[in-house]
Amino acid sequence: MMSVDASSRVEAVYAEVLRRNPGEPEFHQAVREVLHSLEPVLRKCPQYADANLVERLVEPERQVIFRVPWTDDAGEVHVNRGYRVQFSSALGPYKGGLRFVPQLSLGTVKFLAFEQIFKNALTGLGIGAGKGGADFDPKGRSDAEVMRFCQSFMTELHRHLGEHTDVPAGDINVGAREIGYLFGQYKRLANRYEAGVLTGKGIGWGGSHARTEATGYGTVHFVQEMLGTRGEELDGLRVVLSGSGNVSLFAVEKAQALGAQVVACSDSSGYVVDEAGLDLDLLKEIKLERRGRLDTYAEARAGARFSSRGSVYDVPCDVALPCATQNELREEHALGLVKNGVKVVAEGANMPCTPDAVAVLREAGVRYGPGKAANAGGVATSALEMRQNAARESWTFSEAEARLAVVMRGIHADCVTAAEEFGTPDDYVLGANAAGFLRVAEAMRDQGVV
Ligand SMILES: NC(=O)C1=CN([C@@H]2O[C@H](COP(=O)(O)OP(=O)(O)OC[C@H]3O[C@@H](n4cnc5c(N)ncnc54)[C@H](O)[C@@H]3O)[C@@H](O)[C@H]2O)C=CC1
Ligand SMILES: O=C(O)CCC(=O)C(=O)O
Repeated sequence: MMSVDASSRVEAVYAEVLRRNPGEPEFHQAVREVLHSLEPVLRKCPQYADANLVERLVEPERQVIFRVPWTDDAGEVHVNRGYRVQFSSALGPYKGGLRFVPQLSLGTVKFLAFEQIFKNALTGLGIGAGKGGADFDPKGRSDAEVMRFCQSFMTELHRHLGEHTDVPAGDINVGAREIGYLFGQYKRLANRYEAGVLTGKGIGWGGSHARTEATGYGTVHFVQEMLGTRGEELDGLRVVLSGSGNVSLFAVEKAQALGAQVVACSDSSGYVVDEAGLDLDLLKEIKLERRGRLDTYAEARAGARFSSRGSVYDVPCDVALPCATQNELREEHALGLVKNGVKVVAEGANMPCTPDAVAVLREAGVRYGPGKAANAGGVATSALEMRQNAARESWTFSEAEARLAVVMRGIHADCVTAAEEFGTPDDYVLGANAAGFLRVAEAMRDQGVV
């Protein structure tokens, strides 16, 4: 097999991925991007193609699908489907979040778990890759219903978890409330206080300071590094984000702290523009306390406007941070951003830009930071939470945040170095995929055919 050139090799691997995983377009998309980046890597380092390493890398180690029955407040029984894809344990226990969205499918969970392989490797913190969730919609559900759902979900999932086995965390619609309910049920079933089995816990019972903020803060740290390569900084730049959840809110917070003018954000109902700069206290009150929609922001704030038509990316900006969901920034949005002079696009979400959009941005010379590098601060701080749990320590906020900043600087530097080494300086996609791959591939070679 080694005599085959790198390009034919990755094409053959991709064809087999398509054959084996029909009807999973997001997984195909994520694999295709990585395989494309691996061509120059395998050309220069052919040893990483030995023993069908790449073929093994694109096949999850384990996929668990399970029934989640639960009873609503009116006594009606519902049945949802739960997933956990344990993709790679080459570098440590499976690690990655849980997502509760009604349209969740196995293909979505697989793409997210696959991305997590390279992201987690980039952190350098000894974590493997997984992802999970359920096709459950928590919107409009009472706390008691969400609790019963989480308890039922964990009743099956717990047998697949453990601080040395698989350590979930939050993701879309899974935040502090859900992690609390999931941990409570795990503890009851396992009959032990195994703090390191979940991350994103409450600060008073094993959580890490700065985990809530970490993904958004980390994305902005990454942007600062991207700007810094050309002697620029965030101070005074106009920023637009999508989403108004965990990642977005704390990206707004850090960007504002660094002097940026953050003028727009969105949710699944539309977007809000506030030329005076977003009022973060109001946003947090609406999103974190009231769990409300963004139109109420415009009602409460003079000068702000809400729109349910068009896109947040229609708003002119220097920096765009897609922080909502996959494939939300499409070609037409990228064309609009370029027309309005965007300099940097960095992904707070996982794979929010479609391949067409990425092509438009790169063609126009826009600096583009892929999620597996730009949003790695969340999972990195989760790994730091696991360290604190193992040592029975609790660091201060400033210590945890300082470590996050170091990790993000390191990821940026590793991406730049790998991109230069494999021939395309400034290509953060190549840099992130190559640097992440090399760490995983080295471990896989050392560990034999498993
Ligand atoms: N929470 C974390 O630590 C990490 C999250 N991510 C990724 O970041 C993204 C957001 O996750 P979270 O902020 O945790 O979730 P969240 O549930 O806290 O917030 C998601 C936000 O996106 C909005 N949204 C969903 N679909 C949308 C659409 N089509 N258009 C506009 N807005 C939309 C929702 O209204 C909500 O405001 C996801 O891609 C997730 O996988 C990545 C790394 C870590
Ligand atoms: O902190 C974690 O383990 C989850 C983070 C995550 O799901 C992600 O990086 O997309």
